[in-house]
Amino acid sequence: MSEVIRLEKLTKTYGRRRGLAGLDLTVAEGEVFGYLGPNGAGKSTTIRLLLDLIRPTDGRALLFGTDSRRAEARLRRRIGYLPGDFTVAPRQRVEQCLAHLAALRGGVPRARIDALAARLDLDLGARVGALSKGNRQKVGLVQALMHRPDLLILDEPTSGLDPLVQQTFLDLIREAKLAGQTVFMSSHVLTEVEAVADRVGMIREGRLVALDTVARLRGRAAHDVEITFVGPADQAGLAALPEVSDLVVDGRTARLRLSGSPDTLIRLLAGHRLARLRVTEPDLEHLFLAHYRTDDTVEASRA
Ligand SMILES: Nc1ncnc2c1ncn2[C@@H]1O[C@H](COP(=O)(O)OP(=O)(O)OP(=O)(O)O)[C@@H](O)[C@H]1O
Repeated sequence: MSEVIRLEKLTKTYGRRRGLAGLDLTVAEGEVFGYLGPNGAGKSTTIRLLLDLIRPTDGRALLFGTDSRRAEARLRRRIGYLPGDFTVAPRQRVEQCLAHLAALRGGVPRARIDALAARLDLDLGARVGALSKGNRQKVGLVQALMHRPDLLILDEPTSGLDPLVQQTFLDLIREAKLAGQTVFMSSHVLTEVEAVADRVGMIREGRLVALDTVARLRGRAAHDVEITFVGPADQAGLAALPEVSDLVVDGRTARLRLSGSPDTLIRLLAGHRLARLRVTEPDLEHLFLAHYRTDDTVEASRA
């Protein structure tokens, strides 16, 4: 499988400030890559370097095997880009704005624009200036997706979208993947991208501190479980289960961490009457960092 994105020792300094420090990363064709990091980590800097909107201090970014600094219009048309701060002329109507952008991308069937707008519940007749932040973001998504680009580069695509529209967005990304498109999307939080991403990388202070497949991450996930028994808590039974750790019993309530299959726990609980059972989804973000935060990366990010 060929590489759609390749970053080699990509570095950007802003005066004395470090935006990105020697980043190496590749994204394969057809892959959905989630690019995570807190505010100011360097996500937008990476994306702007990729698109040649800014120039690297050192290293290089390759798109479809071509240095992004030498990418011509033909190659750029293969990309759909949603900037973090998507803005357009406020007086235009949404459909005029999209028609203009479609022409720049070599033409897009009107039916495609209508279909995307309908799915995202975007009013094509509205004036751009009168749109809420979430609706403006929808315009940004339509213009990034409409020409079915080989590569989608999306900077915080779900920002401002309500939960229902976020789900529609995730469906659109799944469809893009099925069609063989490659997706590079940034986010603050893992939970937003883990539903669709094949792989996730996390940057902090301009350095990659973690990188793995979502499947491996999920396999390592533990659940927090809280059980309230009707009778006395079965502390001994719970403590004997190999999947159970961090067991704390407080009266009739037991709190524990469950790793791997819930099977033996369920069998044990089937022999008791329960007042309440609560299972909390793992905090993948925490797990991700806990697993990867080696002394090396900590030292590196301090350097
Ligand atoms: N034009 C600029 N001039 C000076 N410093 C900049 C500039 N652009 C970015 N930086 C700095 O580079 C670092 C990385 O910023 P970047 O915008 O890439 O982060 P980000 O991960 O996209 O954050 P956010 O989630 O807040 O958008 C920050 O410390 C930021 O202040």
